[in-house]
Amino acid sequence: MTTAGLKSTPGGALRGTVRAPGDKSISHRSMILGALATGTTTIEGLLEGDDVLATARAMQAFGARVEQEGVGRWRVEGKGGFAEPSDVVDCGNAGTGVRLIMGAAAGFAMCATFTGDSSLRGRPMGRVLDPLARMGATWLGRDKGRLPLTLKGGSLRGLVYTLPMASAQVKSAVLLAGLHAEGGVEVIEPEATRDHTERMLRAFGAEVIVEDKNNVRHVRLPEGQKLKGTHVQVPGDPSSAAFPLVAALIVPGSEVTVEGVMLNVLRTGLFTTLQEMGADLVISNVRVESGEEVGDITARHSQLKGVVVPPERAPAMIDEYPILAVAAAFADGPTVMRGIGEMRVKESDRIALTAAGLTACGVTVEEEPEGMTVVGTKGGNHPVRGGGKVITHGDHRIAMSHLILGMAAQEPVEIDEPGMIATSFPGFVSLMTGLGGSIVEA
Ligand SMILES: O=C(O)C1=C[C@@H](OP(=O)(O)O)[C@@H](O)[C@H](O)C1
Ligand SMILES: C=C(OP(=O)(O)O)C(=O)O
Repeated sequence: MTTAGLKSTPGGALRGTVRAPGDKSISHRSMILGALATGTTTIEGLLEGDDVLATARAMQAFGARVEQEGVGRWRVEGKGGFAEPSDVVDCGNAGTGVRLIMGAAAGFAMCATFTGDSSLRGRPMGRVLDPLARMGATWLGRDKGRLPLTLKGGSLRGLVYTLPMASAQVKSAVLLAGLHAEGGVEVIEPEATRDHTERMLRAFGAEVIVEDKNNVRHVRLPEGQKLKGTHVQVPGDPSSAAFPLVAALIVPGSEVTVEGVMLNVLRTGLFTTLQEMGADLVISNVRVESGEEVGDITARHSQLKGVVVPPERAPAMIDEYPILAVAAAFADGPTVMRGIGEMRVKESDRIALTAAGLTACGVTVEEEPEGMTVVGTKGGNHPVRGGGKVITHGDHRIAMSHLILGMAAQEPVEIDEPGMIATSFPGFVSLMTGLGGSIVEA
């Protein structure tokens, strides 16, 4: 891991064609469902980021055999259930990892103690522990269910649960616990969130019934579902593809294509928003791979205009607001982002850190409790100054977003803790420099 900071410097156009790294959400789920299933699961295109590797180690701790067979190629031998881990399970930086694994583990009569890095230990786990406790699991942990905590599962009752916040992690935890709950479970989602768990449960042989009732999604997992190992082809991650694509939009003269990007509509809110801002973003070669639509996306430098992002779009782009805020800094006029309070409980308080980072780079940002407005500097007419030293609090998306900003600003932008980028996008620096971007040690 690099300990020095990194800085990106303004330079020439970005050009080329790259492949998006494997989707992080699907990579976590392929490991967890592979371990819960009976038999062999083969995975291709797995994201070998630190978050997913922590989940792979956790699955070994719960008794599965997990082996790497080549780059992105993994084999999981599931035992049809979890065995009690003999030590503390460390999920690193991964909210998705720990929350989904706690849901899965709750189905079994055993004790498991979970922890994570300092960021994960500060994140709210009550949102998962509350429904699991209603199903009959018990836990002991720090105030408000912060990690480290110990969970004891088994003999679960079924549950009909309305999500109090738009969270695919909470939905998934309840569904995975529901695999071993009497009567099954139903999750009601007032706002639809990414549906990778539902899709993958089906691919592993489970029955999942999804109904739309007055625009509210009801996801039902009947009792007694058995999972059978399968093959998972992991599509490219739209949340990672966002970085080179936004870079191409804001660096003059650029044209970048990212191939194999997942186009699940519950993930593509950023691309829709960028198109509304006037981005020259063309999607081609659309096909279906392993039940997910994927395509190639080409971005060309564009003069963007500020927009109001519909708050109901937030779940489909929740991780992309920091990089959207960077695009917005180069737009003509303000971009208003609301209904994004969930950003405050990610790896960092992302509203606060995006606002602080952009402000340090000379951009005007108005922060609200559950939103922010970025006042665009209209590209060439009032260029973004840059020059900020950005504190990331170990947040990979804050780090990458500001490094992209530095490629289009007047002065270099520096970030601390670059090692954390490897949680979701280990090849970020080489991919961006391969396209012509300049990122060097600070
Ligand atoms: O289910 C998932 O894979 C994820 C869901 C989102 O979190 P929430 O469920 O907290 O919204 C997202 O921020 C995270 O990066 C991945
Ligand atoms: C929020 C994120 O991940 P997680 O919740 O899995 O830590 C993210 O990758 O932006």
